[in-house]
Amino acid sequence: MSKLFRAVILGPPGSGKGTISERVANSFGLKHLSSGDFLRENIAAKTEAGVLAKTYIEKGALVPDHVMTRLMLSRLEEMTRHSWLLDGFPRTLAQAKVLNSAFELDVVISLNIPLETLKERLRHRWIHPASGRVYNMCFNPPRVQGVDDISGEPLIQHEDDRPEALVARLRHYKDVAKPVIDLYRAKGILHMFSDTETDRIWPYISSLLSTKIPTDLGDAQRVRTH
Ligand SMILES: Nc1ncnc2c1ncn2[C@@H]1O[C@H](COP(=O)(O)OP(=O)(O)OP(=O)(O)O)[C@@H](O)[C@H]1O
Ligand SMILES: Nc1nc2c(ncn2[C@@H]2O[C@H](COP(=O)(O)OP(=O)(O)O)[C@@H](O)[C@H]2O)c(=O)[nH]1
Repeated sequence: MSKLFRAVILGPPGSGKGTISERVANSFGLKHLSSGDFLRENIAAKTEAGVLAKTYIEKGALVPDHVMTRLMLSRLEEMTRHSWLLDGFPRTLAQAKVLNSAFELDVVISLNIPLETLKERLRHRWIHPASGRVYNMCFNPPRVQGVDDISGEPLIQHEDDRPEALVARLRHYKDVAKPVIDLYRAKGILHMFSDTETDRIWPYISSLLSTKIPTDLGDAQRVRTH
């Protein structure tokens, strides 16, 4: 069977993980698994993990590591025949250690975006909860304000995307993410990207992945759209 490709994208809230993950999925045919979207699916489906996770998310807390790792690894076990990009997981060192014991990662992308840029982006972020599709009134606005382009359903804003909520989230993110970033740097698979614009970062990520993703990924998986 052709070699599969496993990657993770790390970054603080608003750094562009979802935006870049969608471009990676479209350009390279990797499956994009977002922990936030997967949690929302489980919450909507009222699964046991979803019901439990909801109680933490509503308090603005992280979902406990053992719940998160069990949920994500069982989903990854269903994807063993696919190359994938994880977004939002692992978020803690404990999660990273469990993931590393189950899968060998090829690339970890870490986005390093200035605080003021994050604040500005999140102020204008609108989301279609059911699909996780992300919009921005300045960067990629929906065709009709407040309405998802595909479903026509209403868009929402995350309560904790407000600037005053963001500083605390960012401080917590930095504390929790640092050991994860250090771990993957020590493994020699970390690639850091810093800029204020996704469109300036994207060419570098795209060329990095072009060199790393096996050419025999298989036509079905490797759909080059540009
Ligand atoms: N890997 C994880 N470990 C623990 N909790 C998680 C994890 N991923 C998501 N969550 C929980 O789900 C919530 C929603 O996740 P999601 O990724 O959509 O948004 P976020 O992390 O708050 O911000 P952003 O998407 O802007 O980075 C998080 O705030 C957190 O409570
Ligand atoms: N102005 C601007 N907004 C961006 C850029 N990249 C992403 N965004 C928007 O910023 C917000 C955060 O991006 P998102 O991909 O959700 O980041 P995540 O929280 O790391 O997943 C969303 O509204 C995006 O549409 C950019 O380069 N410039």
